[in-house]
Amino acid sequence: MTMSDEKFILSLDQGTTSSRAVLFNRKGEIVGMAQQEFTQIYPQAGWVEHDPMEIWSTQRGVMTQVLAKTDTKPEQVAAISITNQRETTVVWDKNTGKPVYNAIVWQCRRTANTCEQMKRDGLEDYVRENTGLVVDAYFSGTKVAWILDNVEGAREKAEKGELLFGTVDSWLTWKLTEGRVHVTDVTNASRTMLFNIKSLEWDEKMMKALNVPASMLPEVKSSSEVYGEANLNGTMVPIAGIAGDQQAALFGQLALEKGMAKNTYGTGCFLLMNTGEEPVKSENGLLTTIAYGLDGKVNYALEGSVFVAGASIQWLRDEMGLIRDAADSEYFASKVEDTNGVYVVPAFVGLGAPYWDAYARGTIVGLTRGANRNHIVRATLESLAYQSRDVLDAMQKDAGLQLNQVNVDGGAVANNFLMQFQSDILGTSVVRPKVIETTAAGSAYLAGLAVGYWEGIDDLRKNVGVDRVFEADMTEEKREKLYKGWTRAVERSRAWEEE
Ligand SMILES: Nc1ncnc2c1ncn2[C@@H]1O[C@H](COP(=O)(O)OP(=O)(O)O)[C@@H](O)[C@H]1O
Ligand SMILES: O=P(O)(O)OC[C@H](O)CO
Repeated sequence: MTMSDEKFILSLDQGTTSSRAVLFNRKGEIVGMAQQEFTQIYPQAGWVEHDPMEIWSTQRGVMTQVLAKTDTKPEQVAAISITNQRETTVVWDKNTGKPVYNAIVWQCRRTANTCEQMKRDGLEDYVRENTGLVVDAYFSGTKVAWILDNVEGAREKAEKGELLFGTVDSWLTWKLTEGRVHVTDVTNASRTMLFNIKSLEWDEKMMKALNVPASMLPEVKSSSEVYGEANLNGTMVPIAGIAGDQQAALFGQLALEKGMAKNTYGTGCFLLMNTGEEPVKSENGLLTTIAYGLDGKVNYALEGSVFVAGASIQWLRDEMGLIRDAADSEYFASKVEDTNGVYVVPAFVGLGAPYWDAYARGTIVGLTRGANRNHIVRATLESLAYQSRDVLDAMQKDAGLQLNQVNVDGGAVANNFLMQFQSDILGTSVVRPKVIETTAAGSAYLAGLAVGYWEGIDDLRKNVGVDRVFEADMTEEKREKLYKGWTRAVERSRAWEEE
C-alpha cells in the first residue's frame, strides 16, 4: 500500500522469459513487483520466436497488476521506463499496428547461413569497426532481412514505407503511445548491426548489405529523456528512460566510471565493462557496445555475451526433470563434493563470446558409471561460472587490467553455491548487491533522472548497498585444473551441427 501523494517510477522489464513491472520509490526501494512468463516458440531446432502481441499483453498486464497491488494511482507515476531483452526483432505494419511475423528472438540461429555469406563477402572487418559487433545471427540485422525475404509481401510493403522495425523497447513504446512514437535508444540500436557506434547514426553500408530500407528504422535517442507519453487509464505519463537490459544493469550497479564492470546471470550471462567515452576494439572475441547515452554524450562498454546461463537450469527443470524449481539446483549441487569429473557445456544455441561458434551444441562429457543426478546438476551450475571466466579472461586481456572484484546481479545470483564457485573459479571477490533487480533499477534511474525525480548520480549512490561478498577459497592449482577440464569440454562441443 502506498501513500496517496507519494510518487514512483514504474520500470517495465521485458525479459526473454518473462515480462516484469517494478515500482521504485525515491530511495530506490522496490515497492511492488508483478511478473508473468510467456510462451517460448521453437518452430525448428535452433529457432526461437515470441509472439509480439503476447509480449505486449503480458507487459501491459503486469503494469496494471503492480499498480493495483500497491494501490497506486496513475497520477502517482512520475515516469515509466523500459528495459528489454535486446536484439529480438519485431516488424509490424505501420497502418494496422499488427506484427507481420513473430518476434525473432536473440537466441535464434536461423540466419547463421546469412552470416556465413556476409563473412565470405568480406564484411567482418567493417562490421567490427563500425558496429562494434561480430558477424553472428545473434544481432537484429539479419533477422529483419529474414522477415523481409520470407514473409509474403513484406519486402514490397517495406519498400513502400508501410512496415516498421523495432527491438522490443521500440515495439513497447509504439504500443504504449498508441502508435504515436517510433524510437529506440542508443544502447538498443548498438545491437542491431545496422547502427554506426562512432557516428551514432544508422549505417548506410550495413543497411545496403542487409537490404533493409531506412524508412523502417526508428529514430535513435539517448537513454534518458522524454520520448512520449503513455495513456494509463486516462492519465498521460511520460516514458523517460530506455535501455537494453544488460546496459540498464550496468547503470543500476552505478558502474559509471571507466573500468567498472558487472556480470548479470539471467537466461544468459552478460559481463559488461564501462570503457568510458571512447569505444575499445576487442582483440579477444568480445563486443564493443554502447553503455548508455546521457546528457548529450555516450559511454561505451566491452561486453562478453554468454547465450545460455540460467536457461540451462530451466532445462534441468523442464526437459530433464532433474529439479522441480531453479532454487533446488543449489541443494542438489551441494550434496556432492564435486562433479565427479562431469562437465556440461550448455551450447544449446551455439556459443557466444568469446567463441562465436553458431555450430556448437550442448555436450555432457566425463560420464562414468558413478555419475548421478547431483553431479549433472552441479556441472550445469558450474557451467555458468566457467563461461563467465571465459569472458572475464578475455575482458582483462582487452582492457589490460586485472579485476579483483566482480559485481553481480540477475535471478541466478540468489544461488549461494554458484556465487561461491564463481569466486573460486575466478580467484576474485564476487559482490552481490541488496537489490538484485538491478536491471529494473537502472532503467528506473534513467527515467527518474530525465524527469527530475532524482537530481543526479549522487542522489542515486545512497540507493546502492551490498548484500554479501563471496571470497575465493580454492587453491590456484585446483582452480586451473578444473578450468582446463572446462576448456577441453568446450572443444568437444564445438562445430557439431553441420552447416
Ligand atoms: N536459485 C537459482 N539458482 C540457479 N538459477 C536460478 C535461480 N533462480 C533463478 N535462476 C535462473 O535465473 C533465470 C531468471 O533470472 P532473471 O534475471 O529473471 O532472467 P531473465 O531476465 O533473463 O528472464 C532463469 O533462467 C532461472 O533458471
Ligand atoms: O532477457 P535477458 O535478461 O536474458 O537478457 C537478454 C539479453 O539482452 C540478450 O542480449
